[in-house]
Amino acid sequence: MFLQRFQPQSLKTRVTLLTLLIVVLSFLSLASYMKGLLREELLRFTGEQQRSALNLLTAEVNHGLQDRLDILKTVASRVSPTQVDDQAAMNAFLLERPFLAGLFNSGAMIWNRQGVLQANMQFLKDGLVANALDPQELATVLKDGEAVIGRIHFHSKPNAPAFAMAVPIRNLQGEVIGALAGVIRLDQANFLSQLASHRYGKTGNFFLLDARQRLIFATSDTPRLMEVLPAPGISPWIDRFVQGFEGTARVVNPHGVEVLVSIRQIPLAHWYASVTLAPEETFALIEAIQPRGRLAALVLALFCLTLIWLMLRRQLAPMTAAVNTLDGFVRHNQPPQALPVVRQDEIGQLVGGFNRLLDTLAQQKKVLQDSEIFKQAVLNSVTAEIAVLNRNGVILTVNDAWRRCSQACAAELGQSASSTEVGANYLAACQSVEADPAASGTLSAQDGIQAVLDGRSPRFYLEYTCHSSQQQRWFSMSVTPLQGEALQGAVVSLEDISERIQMEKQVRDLAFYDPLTHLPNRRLALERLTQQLVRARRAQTRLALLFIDLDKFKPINDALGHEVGDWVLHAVAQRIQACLRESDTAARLGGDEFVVLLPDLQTSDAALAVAEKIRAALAQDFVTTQGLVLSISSSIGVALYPDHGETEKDLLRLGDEAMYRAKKSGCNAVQLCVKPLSAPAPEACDPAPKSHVHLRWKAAFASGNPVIDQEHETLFRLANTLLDEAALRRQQPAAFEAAFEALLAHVVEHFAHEEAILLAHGFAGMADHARQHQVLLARAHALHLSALAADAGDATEGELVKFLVTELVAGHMLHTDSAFFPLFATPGVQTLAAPKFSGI
Ligand SMILES: Nc1nc2c(ncn2[C@@H]2O[C@H](COP(=O)(O)OP(=O)(O)OP(=O)(O)O)[C@@H](O)[C@H]2O)c(=O)[nH]1
Repeated sequence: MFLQRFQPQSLKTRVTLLTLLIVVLSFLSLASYMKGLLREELLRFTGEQQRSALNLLTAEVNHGLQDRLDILKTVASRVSPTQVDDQAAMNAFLLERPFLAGLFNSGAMIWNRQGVLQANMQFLKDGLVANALDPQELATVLKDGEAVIGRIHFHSKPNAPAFAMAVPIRNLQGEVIGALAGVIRLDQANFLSQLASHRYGKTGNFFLLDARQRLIFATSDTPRLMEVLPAPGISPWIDRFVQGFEGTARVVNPHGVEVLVSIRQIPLAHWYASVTLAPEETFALIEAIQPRGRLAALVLALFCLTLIWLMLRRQLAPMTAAVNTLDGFVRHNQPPQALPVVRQDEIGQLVGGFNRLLDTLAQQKKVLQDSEIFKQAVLNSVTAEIAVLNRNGVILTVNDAWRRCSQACAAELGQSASSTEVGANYLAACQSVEADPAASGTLSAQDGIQAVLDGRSPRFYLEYTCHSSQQQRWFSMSVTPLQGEALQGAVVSLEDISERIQMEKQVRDLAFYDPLTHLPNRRLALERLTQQLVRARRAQTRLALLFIDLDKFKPINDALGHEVGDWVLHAVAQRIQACLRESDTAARLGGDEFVVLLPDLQTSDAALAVAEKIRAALAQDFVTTQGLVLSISSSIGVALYPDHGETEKDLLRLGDEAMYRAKKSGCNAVQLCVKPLSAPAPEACDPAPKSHVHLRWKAAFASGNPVIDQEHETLFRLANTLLDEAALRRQQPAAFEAAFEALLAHVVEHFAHEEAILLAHGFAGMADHARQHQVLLARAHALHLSALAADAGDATEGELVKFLVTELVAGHMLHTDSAFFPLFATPGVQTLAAPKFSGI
């Protein structure tokens, strides 16, 4: 249970263990310090005890020696000076004093003044007494009159140590006349035996040593009796003892055992006494209390541990409660609330700080929610459908327009809306997006979005179709990068541009198609003629122009009304188209005039065959729904490039002439152009341009928008026509006026188209651009009015032409218009950076 609740990372556990460690370390340090202190004190105390015991010992030995010397002196004073040389008297003298045997266990002796032994009383009968005193020691007694305690002798017979004590015998004048000595055998009971029979403590011993011989002659450590200590110079401390040191020291004895030794000198006999004790015995007290001390420390540590644990648990209880409360919020998915502050301590401050943090977070969340509401309101306020993608293309958020549109589109196409909902990957959904064929060359939706997400493209724009069985729809897709710190991705904006596309289509139809027959009108016919001529020149192929005029159409109109006339014109157009290939062009020039262009022809006969086919088709009766049978026919003139003419104008003129001849021949006929035998008249056949200044179109002038570029090319062509007509304006003022009108009309129309396209693409400089259009047009009108004035001369007309060609067309188109070229630039295709008007 405890182990289960034991958490090593818990603050309580760590503080408890740390405190326990500190306590244990403190105990160990204190124990170590106290142990050292105790050891020192015990050594000092034991030393003092040793010295006290030693004092008693030395006092006792001294007393024993002094007593014996005093008794010897008393006995010596009783010796009659006259009898010293009398051996019998001296032996009797000693026999009369048996008490000496109690003091000197071996025997007693008397020498005369000459050192001759006079009496020798042996108490042990061992024959040792006579040799107990050295001659030098005897001489010292006899010559110096001093009492002597002799050296310890180790006798071989008997095998026993012994020493003698001698005092001088004096006469009445105080002169030394002999010596009296007593001998003590140490192996027999004597006054020192008592000493050797006692030990000091359990391991301690008493020692008596002869300093002169370094000999232990009495000790309780029996094995060391008669041991000779090492010679001088081997053991410094023994040398110090021998030299008279008194006190206590901790030393290692000659047997390598550490002992605590106390020394005291016995000067009377050149002896010293010592008491030794093993330090272990001194420290036995410490060793004895150590286990109990350890146990007490352990109990104390456990007690501390428990107390600290309980104290921490109590102190940290508010924090644990706060953590559990927070945990509860998380587990039950509740918003965190302010926690109660129980105490004003550090934990209270921590909880207070946390509560303040919660307040700040709540405020930030509110701001974030407001910001989210604001963002969503902004997103929902726009009509475009907007989605925000993350860097993987997953939809993060969408506006209402997106939601509505994706549901409507899905319902219309019978698909699931989930592929464009939040959480879906939009890149996958884009697989089915079909780019508008008119915008060929752009990236696919998937690749374009991926390029923006990868940072390879700063923007992506695409127009695509979303046609269903009910309706045809076009959308624009604009993708811009989103480069926030936390969020990286892209914003996709979809717009329904069906209205614009259809309007553009209508404008294009109105500009280029005949509303009655739905055939290309004169303008488009002339453009196609120009294009096909260019192609025919490049490919060196033939191009045929069929100029068709209906015969006897006016009477139908007059008799049956314009409605029937219109129906006939429409039916004629269908019959002409039915006779043509897909690559051929049929156009209505106006009224009952049609033109057909037949490219890639091998021979003129092929053109005549098609013309004949058309003629035959139109010669068939037309039956209206009311049952009226209408009979018309057609006159067809055929002109060929390069056989008959090389320019549009020549071919049209020659076709018209051939058609005229067909009419002249009786109508319902086909006439091939007849090439004049003589050199052609300059106005009819000269293909060379009338002006020496012309504009030349280059591919690099293209903006990338097909409508704008097509209209720009037309502007170039019309400007060239104006230049040609300007050169002949004196001879043909009406033609010049027509060329001016045609150019200005196209400019007005083109400006309107261009502005509509730029507006749809969100061109930033739109307002300025439109203003420049207005300024140019106003200037053109002003110059034209000046040129029309009766007194205006060539100079004004020249200025008008120059303005129209160089400023209105070339200048504006190649310089001002280049500002919007990047809008239509496709990746990999370089836009016109600095167009050069090199063609003029
Ligand atoms: N219904 C109708 N009539 C038109 C239209 N445009 C021109 N017309 C008429 O077409 C007729 C063309 O005149 P013409 O070319 O002289 O008629 P035509 O009878 O065919 O004479 P030829 O060409 O000499 O045979 C005129 O009466 C115009 O009013 C149109 O859009 N609808």
